[in-house]
Amino acid sequence: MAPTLPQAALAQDDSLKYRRSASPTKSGRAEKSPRSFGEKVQTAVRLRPFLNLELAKIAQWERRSEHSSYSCVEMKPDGHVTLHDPEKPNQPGRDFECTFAFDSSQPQSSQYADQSTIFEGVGADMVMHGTTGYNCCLVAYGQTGTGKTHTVHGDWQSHEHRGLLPRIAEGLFARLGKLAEGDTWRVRISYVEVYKDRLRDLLSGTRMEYESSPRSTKGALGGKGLEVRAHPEIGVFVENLQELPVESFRDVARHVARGERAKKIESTTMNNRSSRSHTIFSFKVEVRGTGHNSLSTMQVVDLAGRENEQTSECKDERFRELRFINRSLFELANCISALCDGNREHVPFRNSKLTMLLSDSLSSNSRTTLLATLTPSPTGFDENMLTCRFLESAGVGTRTTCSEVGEPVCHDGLEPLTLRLDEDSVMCYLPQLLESPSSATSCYTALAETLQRLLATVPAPPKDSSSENDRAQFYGSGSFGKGDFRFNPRWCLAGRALEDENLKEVLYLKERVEEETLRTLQGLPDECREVAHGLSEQAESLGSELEPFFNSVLVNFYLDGRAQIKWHADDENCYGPAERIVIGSVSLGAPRPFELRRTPRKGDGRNAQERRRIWLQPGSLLIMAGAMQAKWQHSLPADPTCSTPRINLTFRRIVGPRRRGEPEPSPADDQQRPKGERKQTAERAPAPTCGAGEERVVPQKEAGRVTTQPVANRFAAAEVARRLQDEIASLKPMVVEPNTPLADELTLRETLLRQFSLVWAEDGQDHEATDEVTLVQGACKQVASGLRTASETLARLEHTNHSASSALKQVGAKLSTLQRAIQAKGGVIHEAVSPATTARSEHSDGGHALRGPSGRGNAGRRLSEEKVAALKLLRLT
Ligand SMILES: Nc1ncnc2c1ncn2[C@@H]1O[C@H](COP(=O)(O)OP(=O)(O)OP(=O)(O)O)[C@@H](O)[C@H]1O
Ligand SMILES: O=C(O)CCC(=O)C(=O)O
Ligand SMILES: [Fe+2]
Repeated sequence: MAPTLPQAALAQDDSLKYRRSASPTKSGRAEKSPRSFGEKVQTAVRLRPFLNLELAKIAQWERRSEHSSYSCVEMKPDGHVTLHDPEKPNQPGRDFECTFAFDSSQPQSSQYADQSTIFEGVGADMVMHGTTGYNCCLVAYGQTGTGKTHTVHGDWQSHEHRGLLPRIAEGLFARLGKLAEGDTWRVRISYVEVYKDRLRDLLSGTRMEYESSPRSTKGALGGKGLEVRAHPEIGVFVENLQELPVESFRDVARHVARGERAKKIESTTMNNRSSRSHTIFSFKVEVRGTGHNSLSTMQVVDLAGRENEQTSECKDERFRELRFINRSLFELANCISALCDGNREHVPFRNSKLTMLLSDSLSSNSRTTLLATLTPSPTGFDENMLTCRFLESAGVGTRTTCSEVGEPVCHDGLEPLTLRLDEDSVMCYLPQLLESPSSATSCYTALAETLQRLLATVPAPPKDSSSENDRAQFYGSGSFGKGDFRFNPRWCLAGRALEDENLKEVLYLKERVEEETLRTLQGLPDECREVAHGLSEQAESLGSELEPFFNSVLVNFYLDGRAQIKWHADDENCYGPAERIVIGSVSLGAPRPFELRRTPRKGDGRNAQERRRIWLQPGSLLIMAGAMQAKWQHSLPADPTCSTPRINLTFRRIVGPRRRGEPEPSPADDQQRPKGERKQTAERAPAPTCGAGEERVVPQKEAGRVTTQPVANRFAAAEVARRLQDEIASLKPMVVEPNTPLADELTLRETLLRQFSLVWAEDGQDHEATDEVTLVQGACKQVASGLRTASETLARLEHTNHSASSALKQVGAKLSTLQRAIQAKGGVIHEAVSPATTARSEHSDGGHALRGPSGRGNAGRRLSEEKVAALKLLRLT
C-alpha cells in the first residue's frame, strides 16, 4: 500500500529538484546552499496499533462507557493528521500536515502501512541519495513506546518485518551492485550510542561500562575515550569511533546484532524494551567511477523516547536517564527551531552531544527526514501533540528561542551551585528547597489547583498561538501582611471580579525561601559576600521579626512549554538600586531551562555574549543577588518538549516606588539598546509594579501591605485593550436585536475600549521629561474625558463589575500622574467640582474634575453617585 502523499509532493520529482540544488564537492561533501531548512526537511508520521495494555484500558472504559471513540489520531489522505483531544470529544481536533502520513494502526485495513511501505516512502530515496554523493539523515522521534525502534530496526531476521535500517542496507548493496563496470565502491559503518550525554562505540566489541564522571572524555573502559570534534574540512566527527568496512547486508546485520546487545535497553512502565539512549548508525559510502567520485554519509538515528517527567513512573536511575533524554531532545528541538528561523546566525549545536553529532546532517545540505511515531491511545494525546508540534516547527519554523549564541555553561545536576557571575553578581541555586520531591509535587498540586480555579473564573486566553500567547499566560502578584498574604490575580484586567486570595502555599514557600536565602547568603564564601556588596546587610534584615524581608511575590503560571518569558532584568525601581536586589525564585511543576546573559551593550555582536543555562527543577530555589539585575538579564525560553504546566514564584522586596523626579525610560534610552531588545522587554509579564505612574512615597512598613497597584505600562494597556476586544467579540454573537440589554452592554464596552485606547495611547510619552505643557494639557483633557466616560459607563454597568472598576483605577493612576505633571510645569489644577460645588447639584456627594491651565475644564458637570463612588475608589489607589 502506497503512503499517502500530499499533492505538492506528487506534483514534482522532489529528488531531482534536490539534486539540482547542490552538487557534491570534490571531496564529496555537499556544499552549503541557501536552501532553507524547512525546504530540505521532509516530515513523516507513523501511527502504531494499540498495544495489549492499551486495549485492556479501553476495555475498562468501555465498561464504564466513558469514551465513545478510542483512537486519538486520525490519519487522513495527503499527509494530514488530526489529533483529537479525548477530553473534548465535541471539538474538531488539531490538524497537522506532513510529507508522509503512515497509518500502521490497523493491520487489516487496506490503508495499512507496513515496514516495506515505510521504506518505499522514506528509505528508498535515502539509498538513491547516498549512492550519488548526497548526505542524508533520518531521525526517528516520538514519545517512549510509540514505535521508533520498531520502525528503525524491526526484525532483522524476517524479510517481511525488517525495519528501515536493514532495508536501507539491503537497498544500498543492491544499488552498488548495479554500478557501471569499472566503478568501485567502499562502505564503512559506525554505530554510536549517546547515553546520558556520553558516547559509546557500539561496534567496539568490548563489553563496556560507563565511567562514573559525566565530564570524562573516556566513554568506556577497555576502549579509547570518544569525543565529538569539529574540523573545518571534514566537519563533525567522533574521535576514536570505529568505522568498520562492510561488503554485504550480512556484514551489516552481524555488526548491528552485536551493537544491539550492547545498547542501553531497560524495561519501563511505558515500554518493556525501552531504549535509554540515542543511537546513530552511519554508512559512509564512497564511489569511484569514470568521471565522478563521491562520498556521502547516511545516518539513521533512533532517538530515545520522550516521556513526561511529571507523569512518568520512572524512578531512580530510569528517572535520571529520562532527564538526560528530555534535555537532549530539548536541545535538538532548539536547533531545529534555530535552523528554521532563517534570521538566526547561530544554531546551538554545541549544547549537547546529540546535536553536535547531528549538526552536519542538519545544517549542511543534507536531506533530512524527521519521522515521528504516534500512539493511538487517548492517554497519549498530549505527547502526540508535542510530537506533531515538533514536526510542525521543523516545517514552518517561525518560533524563536533564546539560546541562540554563545556557549552556555549548563548546570543540570542535582548538587547546589553558587556562581559568581562577575565581580559583583552572585547566583545560588538549590535544586531542592523543599524536604523532598514529593512535597514539591504536593505544593505544586495545591497551588495549581487554586490557580486553575482562579483561571476558570476569567475569560480564556485567545486560542491562537500568536506571540501574545508566547509568554506566561497568567500572573499575579501579592504582598505579605502580618501573618497573611493577599494575592491579586492579574489575568483579568478586564475580566470578571476575583476575590483576593490568601494562598497558604505561598506563605509556606515564603517562609522556606526566606530561611534558605538567609542561610545561603550568610554562608557565601567571603569573596562573594564582599563583592556582592550589600548582601550581608540585606541578609541581616532577613532575620528581623518586625518586617519580612520579602514583601511581595510574583507568580507566573506557564501552561506548557510554549509559554515563555523573554530577556529582561528584574530591575524595576521599586526594588531599590539594581546593584543590590535579592530575589528568591521557586519553581514548581515542569522542569524548565533558565538562561542568563550579560545585559547587552551597544555594539555587542550577536556572539559576544556570555551565557549560562541551568535547569530549574520542581521544588528548587534560585537566588539572584548582588548586581545581577544590573549586569545580567534572564529568560525562560520556550521548550517545545514540555507539555505540562509550571508555576514560578519570585519573592521580592519592594522598598519604595519609582523615585521622585525619575523619568520613565524615554524612547531615546530605549534606542540605545540593541535591536530586538526593546520589544522583548516591553512584552514581558510585568513584575509586581509599585505603580510606574505613582509618586507617593510608600513607607517601608506600608509597602508590605500595598495590595492593589496600578499597572501603568504599555503591556497593561495592550492587555486591557485586548481583553476588552475579546469580550466584545464574545458578546457580539449573542446580540440578536438592538436595544436589548446585551446590545447596550456591548455599546458601553465599546465606548470604554475607545476611551482606553485614547488614554493609553498617551502612555508611551514621557510627560515629565518634556517642557511641552500643552502636551500634558492635551493628555490631561483626554484622561479627564476618558475618566468621565468610564465613570458613566461604570454607573450603567453593574456596580460590582470588577473590570470597570479595575479599569477605572488605572485611569485614575494616570490621572494623578498627569495632575502632578501639570503642577510641576506650573499648570493649574482646578478642583472644579469641590464638595461645595457639587452640593448644588442633585447628587451632592462630592467629586472632582480636572482642568488644564487653559481654564477650559469639566467644571459643573454633574456626577452620578456611581461616578463619585468610583472616584473615591480612585483616590484610594
Ligand atoms: N507499527 C507497529 N506495529 C506493531 N507493533 C508496534 C509498532 N510500533 C511499535 N510497536 C510495538 O510497540 C512497542 C514499543 O515499540 P518500540 O520499542 O519500537 O518503541 P520506541 O518508540 O522505540 O520506545 P522507546 O523510546 O522507549 O525506546 C513494541 O512492543 C513494538 O513491537
Ligand atoms: O519563571 C521563571 O523562572 C522566571 C520568571 C521571571 O523571570 C520573572 O517573572 O521576572
Ligand atoms: Fe525575571
